[in-house]
Amino acid sequence: MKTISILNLKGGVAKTFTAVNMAYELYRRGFKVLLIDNDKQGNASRAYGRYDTESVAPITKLLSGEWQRAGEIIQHTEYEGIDIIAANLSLFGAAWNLTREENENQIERYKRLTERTAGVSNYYDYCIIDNPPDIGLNVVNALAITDEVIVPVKIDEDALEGLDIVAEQIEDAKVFNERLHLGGVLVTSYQNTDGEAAGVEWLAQNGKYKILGVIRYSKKVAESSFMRKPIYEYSPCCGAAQGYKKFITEYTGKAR
Ligand SMILES: Nc1ncnc2c1ncn2[C@@H]1O[C@H](COP(=O)(O)OP(=O)(O)OP(=O)(O)O)[C@@H](O)[C@H]1O
Repeated sequence: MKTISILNLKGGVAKTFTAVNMAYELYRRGFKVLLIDNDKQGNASRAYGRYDTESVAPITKLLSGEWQRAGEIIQHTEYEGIDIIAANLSLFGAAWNLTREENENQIERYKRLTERTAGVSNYYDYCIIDNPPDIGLNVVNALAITDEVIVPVKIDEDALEGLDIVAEQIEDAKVFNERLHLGGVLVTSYQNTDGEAAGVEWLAQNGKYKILGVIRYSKKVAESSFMRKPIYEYSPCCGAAQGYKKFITEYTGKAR
């Protein structure tokens, strides 16, 4: 199983939309995918119909120690091949409690997900983790099980500075996970303005960050989110759907 964290400390750059649609594009190619919603907003859980306001969310139970094994709280979705560990606002409390725990072994607090997801790797080809726009202990836990980080980037004046910050966080997190590395950036909501074109050109010339793909802005995205459908299922011909299709074809080497 390859574990990919979708991460950017900036909000609203399409982290969740990328996690949701990467999972779907991988599924379309026949891969088995585990989606971990690590964001208390729970939007990835909503997208796959597994958002529950009534009870403590599965990701919260794993991080708090209420549940010891991920295998028992993974939920199927309507797509046979996409399973999910769902989130909701209860994750806020779990992340906060982790910071306050008195624990002689500090590293243990970073490794909760490592221990509790260890048994599931044989069942999936990919694990995609949707992260919030901050580095709390729940994100540190996610980085501890991540092989590769993909950074969605909306090109604007401070996007590139934000990228350097993510790269630094990844370097720091390597202390407890030496497999962890930055896979590259995915340009999102691209409208081909002069500013955006210059930003992409700069990124390409600079060479520090690999550009994994460019996803076009599409009006269909808001509709697909409202309808709780992956973009390719809702509007396969729109620019955003075609963008994720091309990105995953190139990423996996498997066309569909
Ligand atoms: N290609 C696109 N075209 C048009 N709108 C898009 C596209 N990608 C994402 N969006 C929209 O941008 C907004 C932000 O997307 P999303 O919620 O995925 O970002 P995020 O980085 O996960 O946000 P947060 O930091 O709050 O978790 C959403 O309204 C989403 O529908």
